[in-house]
Amino acid sequence: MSIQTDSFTEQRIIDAAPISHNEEAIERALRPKQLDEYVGQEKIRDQLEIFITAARQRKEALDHTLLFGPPGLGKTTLAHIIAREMGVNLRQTSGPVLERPGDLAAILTNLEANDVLFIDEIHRLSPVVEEILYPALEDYQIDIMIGEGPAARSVKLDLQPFTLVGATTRAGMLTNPLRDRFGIVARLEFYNTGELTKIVTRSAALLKAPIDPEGAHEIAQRARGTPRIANRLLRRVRDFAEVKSNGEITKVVADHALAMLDVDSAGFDVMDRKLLEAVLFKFGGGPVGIGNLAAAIGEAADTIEDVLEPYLIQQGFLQRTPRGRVATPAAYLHFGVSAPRMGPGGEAWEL
Ligand SMILES: Nc1ncnc2c1ncn2[C@@H]1O[C@H](COP(=O)(O)OP(=O)(O)OP(=O)(O)O)[C@@H](O)[C@H]1O
Ligand SMILES: [Mg+2]
Repeated sequence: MSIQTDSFTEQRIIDAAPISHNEEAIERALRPKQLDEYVGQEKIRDQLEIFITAARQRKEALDHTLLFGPPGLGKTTLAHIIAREMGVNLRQTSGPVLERPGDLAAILTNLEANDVLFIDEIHRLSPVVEEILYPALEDYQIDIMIGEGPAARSVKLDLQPFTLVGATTRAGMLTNPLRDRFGIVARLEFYNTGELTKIVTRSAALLKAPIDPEGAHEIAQRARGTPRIANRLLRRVRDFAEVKSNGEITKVVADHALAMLDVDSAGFDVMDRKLLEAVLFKFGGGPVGIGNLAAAIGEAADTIEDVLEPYLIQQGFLQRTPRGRVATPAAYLHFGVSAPRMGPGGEAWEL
């Protein structure tokens, strides 16, 4: 039944997007506030530290910054940290919220010198709003129309210098002129287990949840490279530890709790397994086109591309080829079956 699939998807425990309003509030409490508390993404952190220090010394606004990467990797967190490290205010809005040019003009004209304007989902800005943004980004000026009909005239307004921080999960959907106006472009990567272990340990301390290093490691390993998921798994495992044990999160407790939540040793849930099993067993390992795959597992192609696939690809379980999706030997191994010696094109697998 497709309804079941839908309601299941919404509650996916390893969904990289926030799964409730309540969760966003909890996330805010766990969010690192300074650059040196921000775990991982070393290259980005090192660069930002230099750029922010330089801008502060010159008492200038930081260059416009684009943050992109899959959901839950810390884009919003980083935007707030940038404002804080710059010692300026942050105004937050999002692409879909800014419907009319006037909406953006109102925000821009209220910015103070060197403030950060954070636009989330910036790939969803409407073209008319984007038009306003170009001169604002380049010359700190906007053209607004005053009056209507024949009496209408365009007026130039000067703005305070400011920094636009844009966030997007889909950098490919930005228009070229918009992308070209960002001086700093940071691509966030999935986190490794060591980094996620640090995040889980830090969050557990903030939640006053006792945890040992192996317990933190176990949760980290199954969090799909994503801090948001790591924090969510931590909260569920904590519940389990409090009810079924003495409250301390150990490896054994984490293992039991995660098994109960149906998150396996690779951090896959039912949806991931369904996808991989379809490629492996319904389509003989691939290549299979995204449309066929979507039909086979009853998910939208978009969901597969944006939510399910990135992690499977990054972890080397799945490959995207011009002819479609292909399962790798690691995928066969995960399901306990032996992999074919050859790839789908007859080439030997590089192992
Ligand atoms: N580098 C990090 N160190 C510690 N915690 C982090 C880090 N990055 C993210 N987090 C945690 O993960 C949660 C999700 O991060 P955030 O909201 O910034 O993700 P996002 O990239 O903006 O996601 P979305 O694409 O859904 O907007 C935050 O509440 C924060 O606690
Ligand atoms: Mg965000």
